[in-house]
Amino acid sequence: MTEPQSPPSRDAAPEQEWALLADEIRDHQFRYYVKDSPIISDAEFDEMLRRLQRLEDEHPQLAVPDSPTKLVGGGFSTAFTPVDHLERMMSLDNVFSDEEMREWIGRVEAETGAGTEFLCELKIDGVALALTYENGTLVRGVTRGDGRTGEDVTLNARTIVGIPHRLTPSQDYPVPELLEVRGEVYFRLDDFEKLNAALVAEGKAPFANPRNSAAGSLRQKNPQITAQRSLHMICHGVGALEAAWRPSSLHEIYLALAAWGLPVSAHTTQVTGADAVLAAIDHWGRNRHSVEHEIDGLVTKVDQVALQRRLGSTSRAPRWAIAYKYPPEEVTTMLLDIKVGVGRTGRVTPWAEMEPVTVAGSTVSRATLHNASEVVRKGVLIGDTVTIRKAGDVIPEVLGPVVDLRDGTQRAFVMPTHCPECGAALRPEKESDVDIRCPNAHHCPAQLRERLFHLAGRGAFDIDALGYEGAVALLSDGIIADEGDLFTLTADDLVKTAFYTTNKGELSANGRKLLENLSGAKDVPLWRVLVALSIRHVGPTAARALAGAFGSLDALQEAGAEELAQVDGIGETLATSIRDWFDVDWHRQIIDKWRAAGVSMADEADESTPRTLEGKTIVVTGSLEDFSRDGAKEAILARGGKASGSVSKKTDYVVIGASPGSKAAKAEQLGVPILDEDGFKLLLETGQA
Ligand SMILES: NC(=O)c1ccc[n+]([C@@H]2O[C@H](COP(=O)([O-])OP(=O)(O)OC[C@H]3O[C@@H](n4cnc5c(N)ncnc54)[C@H](O)[C@@H]3O)[C@@H](O)[C@H]2O)c1
Ligand SMILES: [Zn+2]
Repeated sequence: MTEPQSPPSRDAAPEQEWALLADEIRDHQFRYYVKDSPIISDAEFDEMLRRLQRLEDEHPQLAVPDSPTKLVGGGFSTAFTPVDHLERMMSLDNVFSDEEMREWIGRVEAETGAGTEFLCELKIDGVALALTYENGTLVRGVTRGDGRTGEDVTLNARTIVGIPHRLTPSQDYPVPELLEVRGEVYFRLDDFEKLNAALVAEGKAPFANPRNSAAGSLRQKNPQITAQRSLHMICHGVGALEAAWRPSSLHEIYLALAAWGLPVSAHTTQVTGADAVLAAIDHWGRNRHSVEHEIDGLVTKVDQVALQRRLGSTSRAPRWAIAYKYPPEEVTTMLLDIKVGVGRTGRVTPWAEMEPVTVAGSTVSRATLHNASEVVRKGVLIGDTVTIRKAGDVIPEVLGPVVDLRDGTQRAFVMPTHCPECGAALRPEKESDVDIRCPNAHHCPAQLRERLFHLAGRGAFDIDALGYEGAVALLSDGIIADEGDLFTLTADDLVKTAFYTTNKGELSANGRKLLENLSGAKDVPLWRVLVALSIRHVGPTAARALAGAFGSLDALQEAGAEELAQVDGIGETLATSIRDWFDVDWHRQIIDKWRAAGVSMADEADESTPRTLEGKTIVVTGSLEDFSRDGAKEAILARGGKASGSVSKKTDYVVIGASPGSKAAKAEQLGVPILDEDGFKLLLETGQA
């Protein structure tokens, strides 16, 4: 985050407040549009612009023609050759709430009548570009600039993936003599990450976010460099057009563009009425991440060209289109420090400690940086302002540094050589590993704590009364030496730690609950015991496969690496990891102790369940009434079927419950049979839909 500018005092003349704010905005526009390296987030910028707009609404004399609220792209001219657009390139007006959206539709329909057709389009978070085709040949690529004049980036535009140098002739739509087509150039998120890593490796400044990297690459002086960067483009409008054919609607224009071989969005829909528009806004708000580019909103446009003409435009934006902006997923904040944590398998992971910042509805102050080389790849320094991204429920991620805000006090992260918790010398397990580990697996306090916390989790023993603090207390008060001692814990043991004790020194309610939880956990199915053991790479899916194939821990322990690798979904890496695990003495002692304490180490073979689903792959999405998520999975596995998390051509059935995600759409697209809950029950019973 930048130094907050002190707000002008309340009684400052509005003129003065306006002038200060306008200057500040122009400075940010210059950094953003000309240097491709903003120092604040788009959300912060938008807020400033709205503040300026409010001032102008309250004091109309301030709304001068060259106000930043009235210009497109800040109105800068730059280093590339200036070229006039054949027709002006506009920006878009914004709304930020359903209410504002309804108001806008109300205003439009007052002019155009109820039942007006709208196109709902994804707002691609990229950079605008105009391409000119003369008699079907690409002759020019020009940035938006101030809307009248842009920069000639023709050589770079030619390198955009999927942009035809010649238009494909079409029977329905004769290739026009002149076509000026507009679209958005963008970078895919993973391409962005690769690009930043390459820039850092060359000693160059990385970009703060994907959008800036697209703008920076499009405005590269050397087109050979642009060509290496896999820029993509999606067309979303037409400017000048000289053709035998006159389109009457925007959707017809898109059909023509597609016929000529230009990339258009596959996600545009035609709707009428505010409810349908808001439904599209809601849908894409929830499915923002099922598209390959970043989306910062949904654009609603009047479809009929005649109605567009009737509505006209302001100095900066058409009146027939509006952008509904989604809450930002990218913000900037200060990277205070990079610390390292030790995981349950000893892996040492650097993580970012940041000034707390709100993004996507939650406060973020930490993000994993995965490993030391990832820190280098991202090019972030301790003390940097960084862009962070939090996509919905996904864990937050550091994108890159805001290099222009460096003041020389930033320093590079140095990976520690010794475990911060037990002091053991860190090393990679194998020479080729990127990860380094603490080798003190049995006794390292961090690893013990993490393993205990993990085995208490839902997918393992599900011990509610054993949380993080409980794990710390049991270990640091010496109640248990390792997880092997867990199931023989008694009330007498627990009163020795304050955590499970009342003020009077008696066993607390939480302590009683722990004992109950432990005795209940002795009967969990085998796969959950396997998850609880913290064998590297053995998560719930692998554990289920192993339990299904071997049925008991003894049988599993006896199996050779080859036999293990043959189990569906296991493979060599896992097989080796499992064998290595059993070779360690203290690992086997944990099993012995648990077994002696009465933990079940085998699944009862249930002959009563017919194997109706042998060889069938089933995906369950959304919530079912009579099955929990795990319950549905278990029902499938028990009948010999495969429960998968993603829909593909190999999926036999997709079961859809309440509020399903994008998997339902995917199933429809691929033509995979779709079942409701009743259909699912029938399938379980009979193996038939
Ligand atoms: N962080 C900063 O310092 C800073 C400074 C200046 C501007 N900005 C950001 O730049 C943006 C403002 O730029 P803007 O004028 O391009 O406005 P905008 O982002 O509000 O949207 C207008 C643009 O959206 C693009 N677009 C994407 N998908 C589209 C579609 N389907 N149909 C039509 N157009 C589509 C077009 O290129 C159009 O020009 C804002 O997001 C603002 O936050 C940030
Ligand atoms: Zn350690």
